[in-house]
Amino acid sequence: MTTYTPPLSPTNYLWGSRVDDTLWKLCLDHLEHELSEQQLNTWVRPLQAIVEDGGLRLLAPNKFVLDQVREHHLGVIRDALANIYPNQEIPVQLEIGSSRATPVRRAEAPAPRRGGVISEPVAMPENEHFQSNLNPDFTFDSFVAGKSNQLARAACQQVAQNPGKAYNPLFIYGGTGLGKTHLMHAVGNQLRRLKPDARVVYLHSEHFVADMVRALQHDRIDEFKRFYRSLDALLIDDIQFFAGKERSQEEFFHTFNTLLEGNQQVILTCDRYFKEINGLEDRLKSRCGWGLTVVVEPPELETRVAILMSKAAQSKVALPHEAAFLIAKHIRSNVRELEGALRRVMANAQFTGRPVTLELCREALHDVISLHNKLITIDNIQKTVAEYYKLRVTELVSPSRNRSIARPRQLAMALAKELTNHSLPEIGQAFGGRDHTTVLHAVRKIAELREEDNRIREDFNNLLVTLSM
Ligand SMILES: Nc1ncnc2c1ncn2[C@@H]1O[C@H](COP(=O)(O)OP(=O)(O)OP(=O)(O)O)[C@@H](O)[C@H]1O
Repeated sequence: MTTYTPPLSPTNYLWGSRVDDTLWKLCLDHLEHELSEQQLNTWVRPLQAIVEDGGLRLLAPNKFVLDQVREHHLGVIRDALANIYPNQEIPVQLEIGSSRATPVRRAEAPAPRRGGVISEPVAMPENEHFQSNLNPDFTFDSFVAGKSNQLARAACQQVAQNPGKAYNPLFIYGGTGLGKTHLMHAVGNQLRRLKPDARVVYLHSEHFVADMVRALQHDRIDEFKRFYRSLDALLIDDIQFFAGKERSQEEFFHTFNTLLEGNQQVILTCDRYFKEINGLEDRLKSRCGWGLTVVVEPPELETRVAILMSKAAQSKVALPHEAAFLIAKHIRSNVRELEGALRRVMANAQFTGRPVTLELCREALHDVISLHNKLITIDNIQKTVAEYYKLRVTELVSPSRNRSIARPRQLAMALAKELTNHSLPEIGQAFGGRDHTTVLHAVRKIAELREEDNRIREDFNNLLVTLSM
């Protein structure tokens, strides 16, 4: 563990009652080595620190954050402090609150809601043709939960139940194609389900900018402002596009403030943590930090499989589990690509009139899979098969004719034929100097057994998928 030397003597600033974040910054530096970036950004960085009476008061913006920190991170924070100040015990207190002088929300009424709707469409059509731009397919029901998205999903569900109150703004960040937009729409759809006349608008940040520019050109910026400020919830996607656009940021900032002050919900997404967006105004960043920030991470294998099964079911296509597994093993980067791969498989099945099977998936995704297969070696196959059957590689290549060794050996030889470009004699050679006819026999035997023996078929498929990773 790294030890940090504080730049000032702790007693210099452990007295008095004032906001002093030097101690907290040291603590955060330390925690960077102890917690994941996600944990830090989501739970620890939103805390405000006050050094008071020789102790540290940590203010959580809401109960959700408070509970998470208390349960999972308080111990690490205390350890970090003990590390920074080994000779001094620093009491830590955790509570809900904010040290900011300006109240988060003002009590006065927000901008006019109904009456102030723009008379002609600038961003949105008139009230009676009000459009939310929400995709009805992006709901909580169609969103597959997993470890990688559970916090973001939970936060979104809370916001949908308690708009303007639970977490405002809600900031969702994460890589491309990981479900941020889907979650945002899910909140919007849920809000409209619970309250059909709720004025919810989803917009990509570029559209917001384009609307604003148009309004400026037509001298209708006041209508533009009134429209946006009349909403119950504003969902803005990909706010990284605001970077460097000063005028738009300015306008957005005012809209954003008015909405927050009127307890109207704002949800923002971004491809990175807001503090990392270059060209985004500090005051906008600081405002983002007043709510809750959650990350969506790339889904792990199980979630990828579940997403594929769910998407296939939505399309009423029977997708065998092992086929979903094969696709999920190969497409790891994001859900959009996963969907693309599934679409290719389904199209292939439709054109050829065949059901979706493991073989069909391998054919349809041949290019993606062969990229991986180039890396498959006989060595690799031997190790994987030996591990699968709990054998040693030396046993696999030994002369033993014992069935518990000979069958896995045949499987390994068949896999080597299937997955590598080695010739039969080369494979024989690698398996203890066997003759090529032995390899041929193994390949034929395994092909036969895959037809009639469920156990062998399953083993072969499992190994195939593991090796194709
Ligand atoms: N957990 C999930 N369950 C079901 N579908 C998902 C899930 N995550 C993502 N998707 C699907 O993946 C596709 C891409 O998701 P989405 O558009 O929400 O990504 P994004 O994070 O907003 O990406 P970008 O930053 O590129 O806008 C959508 O079709 C969405 O329905």
